[in-house]
Amino acid sequence: MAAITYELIKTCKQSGARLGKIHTPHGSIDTPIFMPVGTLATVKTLSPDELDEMAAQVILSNTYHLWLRPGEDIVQEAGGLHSFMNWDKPILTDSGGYQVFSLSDLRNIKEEGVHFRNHISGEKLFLSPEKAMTIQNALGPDMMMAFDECPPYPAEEEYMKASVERTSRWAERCLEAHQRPSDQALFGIVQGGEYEYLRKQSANDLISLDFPGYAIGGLSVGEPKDVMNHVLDFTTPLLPKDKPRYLMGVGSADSLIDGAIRGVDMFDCVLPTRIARNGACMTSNGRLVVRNAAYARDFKPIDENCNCYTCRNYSRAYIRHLVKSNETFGFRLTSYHNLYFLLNLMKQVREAILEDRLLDFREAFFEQYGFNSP
Ligand SMILES: C=CCOC(=O)Nc1nc2cc3[nH]c(NC)nc3cc2c(=O)[nH]1
Ligand SMILES: [Zn+2]
Repeated sequence: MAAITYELIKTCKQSGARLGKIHTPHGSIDTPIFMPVGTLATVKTLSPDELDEMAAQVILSNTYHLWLRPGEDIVQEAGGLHSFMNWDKPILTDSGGYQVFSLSDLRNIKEEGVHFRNHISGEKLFLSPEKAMTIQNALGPDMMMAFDECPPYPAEEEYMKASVERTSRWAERCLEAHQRPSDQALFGIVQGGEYEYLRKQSANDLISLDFPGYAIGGLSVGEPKDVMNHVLDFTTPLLPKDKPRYLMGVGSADSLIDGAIRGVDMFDCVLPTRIARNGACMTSNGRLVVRNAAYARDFKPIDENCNCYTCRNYSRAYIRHLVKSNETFGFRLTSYHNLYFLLNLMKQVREAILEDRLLDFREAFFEQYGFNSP
């Protein structure tokens, strides 16, 4: 019995978008979906009740970070991530180390795995496909990622070809080492950069291994948005229609809509909570940096079109005051609003797919938000 099943409900008549449900051991997920990131087993500053309240359906945690702190053994002894963090809905783990693996110059990639330095203590570390499986099997998420190389952008074609072939060999080793396939769905991660034949090769290698889900990696790593959209144009159609597709690390409003249009089902990004901690908010009229002096006497809500707890109860002036005073409550309010904004955006995307009007929705949203739609 597979750990997850994907139920295709409807494909949009205007685009490659699709409405679906992912059934997991911890409940179902409506797709396309945005997944809040909880790197260290918490979506920073927010409680599981608040995540429930804003209708978050699935959250992410990071393998690399939890391996270092507190250690996957402690999480396992707590009964796994769900009981450790008191979140009883679906959880997905990715490496979270992509910044460490692909950006740190202390990284040394070999066939057996990756040697690199602990970003906190500087001590030498080693991760392999087998080790990544052991850690994720101990953490106990419903969905977990194969150990891959996310090449830097841009990358030479020969480097990319060799990297894709190694990632495919690693994916096979992950399947071998995976101890809990019946309750933890292992996703293969498609690589290949912007080279269409390499994306085809990577997808075919992974599809032949028959994963229950497929992630699209190597994107949102500094490439222009039109390059990402172009890669998606020829990559998502390669993937099975009866399995979920997860675009890793993507989370700005325009990229979520453009990814959904190209058939992506799942997204994650630290953007909403990260910019919230800098006092920046996503609104239907564009980004609003509430810490700016302009809002000192502005008693309107962050976003007058938003129905979230923050926007129903507090003003820009009050939130600016809290953020300027470095009050934690201020960052809780901006984080709550930003996550609600993206979760609500995806709810509107799902409604637009149901009514075959996603391209119209894109045009209206881009116009109001101020994205220069091409
Ligand atoms: C246990 C091992 C699981 O491995 C992975 O999670 N691998 C992996 N993570 C990524 C994360 C990304 N974030 C962004 N932008 C913010 N782009 C990303 C791309 C990748 C990727 O290609 N691969
Ligand atoms: Zn709001």
